[in-house]
Amino acid sequence: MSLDQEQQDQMILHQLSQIEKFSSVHRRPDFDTNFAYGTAGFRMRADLLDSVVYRVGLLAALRSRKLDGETIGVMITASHNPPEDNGVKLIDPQGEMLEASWEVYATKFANARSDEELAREYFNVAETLKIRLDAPCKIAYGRDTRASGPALVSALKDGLSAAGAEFSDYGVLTTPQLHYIVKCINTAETSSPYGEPSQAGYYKKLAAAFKAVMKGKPKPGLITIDAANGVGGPKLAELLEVLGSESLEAVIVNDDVEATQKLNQQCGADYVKTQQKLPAGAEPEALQLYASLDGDADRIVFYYVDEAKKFFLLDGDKIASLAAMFIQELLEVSGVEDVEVGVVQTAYANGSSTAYLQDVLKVPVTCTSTGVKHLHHAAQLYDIGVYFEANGHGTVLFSAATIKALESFEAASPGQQSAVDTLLSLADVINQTVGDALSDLLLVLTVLAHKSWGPSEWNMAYTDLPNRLVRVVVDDRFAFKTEDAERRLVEPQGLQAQIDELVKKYKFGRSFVRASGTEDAVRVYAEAATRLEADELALKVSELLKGL
Ligand SMILES: CC(=O)N[C@H]1[C@@H](OP(=O)(O)O)O[C@H](CO)[C@@H](O)[C@@H]1O
Ligand SMILES: [Mg+2]
Repeated sequence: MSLDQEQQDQMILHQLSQIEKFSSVHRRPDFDTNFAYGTAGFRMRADLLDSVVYRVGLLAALRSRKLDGETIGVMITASHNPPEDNGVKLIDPQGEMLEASWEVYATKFANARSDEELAREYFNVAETLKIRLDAPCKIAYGRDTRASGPALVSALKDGLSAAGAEFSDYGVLTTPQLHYIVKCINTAETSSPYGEPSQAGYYKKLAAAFKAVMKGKPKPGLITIDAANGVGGPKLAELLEVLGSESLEAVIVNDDVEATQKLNQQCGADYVKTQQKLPAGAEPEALQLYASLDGDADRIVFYYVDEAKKFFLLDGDKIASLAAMFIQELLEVSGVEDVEVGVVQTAYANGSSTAYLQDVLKVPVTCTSTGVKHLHHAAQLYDIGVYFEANGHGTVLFSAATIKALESFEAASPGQQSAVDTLLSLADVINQTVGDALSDLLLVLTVLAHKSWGPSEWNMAYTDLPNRLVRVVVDDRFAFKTEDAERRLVEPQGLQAQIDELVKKYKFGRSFVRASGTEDAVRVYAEAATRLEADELALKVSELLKGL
């Protein structure tokens, strides 16, 4: 055996023994919980997460080693979940969600039953994927404002140290900020660096792009933003500071991050979307624009009240439609040809939005499974892919070839040039890595300013079909298996046929059932021609689940 080989073996043995040693301080709390890397990583009550986060640190190190030392992100957040929950998810080098094939390793690590089993799994994954355990690896991590965050960060650091990783702590930030930073780090040495890998760099990039795209347009009217008492509040305040009051003025409500038990309570994007009403703390002024962020500021929904104080929600479907319409118009004016704009939605998209996109805007629409990772990948197949979940999580992806085509386009008139410039600035306003509430806020304000629209004009594109989303607790949510982008159940057997029978009775009726990936429950969605019918259909489908 060569000396090098011997040293390498020693180092690997040391690493494995460190992993076992630290694992004994971060033991799995109980064996009843079956951990699963779901729609948005691991997410559950924070007191169950210590061992999971430690183990995610190990996996992050392997992932970075597998990708030649590119930086991997780890975000500690539970987004819209209640204050006592927390979660953890991995970010791939280009700021994307963790590659799906690695989720099984995350799940395996989390469920290892002993320190030895964990070290063995770690070694096995390295062997299977031909990962050199002495190769360098780099991790960037951050957390939201939850009280449980700092303790989980320590567990993560132990995991990273045990695996011999180099790591940087980015402190408290929004999920999209960390996605942005990860992409910036990994593109720093390339011909197209994404930006400065810091929060300051993030604000600078967004602010400069917003100012460019708004040039010559009137400053947006006052907007009130509910920050869910989460990390989005202070971060939005920082962004506003960089933008300056001459560019944008906003009132932030529900921005008390010190009172951590107030997070997402009676406020935030999820509350407004599911309850279809104003959050606490928002004083409704007729026809003014309001918005709500979620707990980690990767989602946003808008809303307003009319003169009669009636509430109107402008959700992810409305944002996608607004963005697709604007981009299509700009492309048409610019004269740039052969750029395909497509929209990606999930089964939760309102049927009216899909009809508007396909029949009025005539853009292709793809339907994918729930979870941004699915939408993101489908959107990458278009030249400009607009993707939004109905709950307000989404973004717009411009392919590299499209950006190149726009940059090199020779405009025949100032009008054409202006449309091209607007499209290019828009691509910078929009966070290209992941759905981002702050960046989406600027996107919406841009379109409204260019169209001289208020919220009610925006809302006129189409009328939502009344809909209802119900959460049903069942004995075993894993018994619910779906096909056709989650729109149909395969198991439990016979259930889909019963749903179909019910749906047939309702005008514009549509309903589907799927297991949640973030909560221990199944979700029932129903829409129909009237509010009463949508509620009734949701109730009847929910009743089918009783006794299962
Ligand atoms: C109906 C719904 O809103 N589902 C949400 C929710 O997923 P579930 O798998 O439905 O629990 O949380 C996800 C992560 O935030 C989000 O991507 C998704 O849209
Ligand atoms: Mg979120």
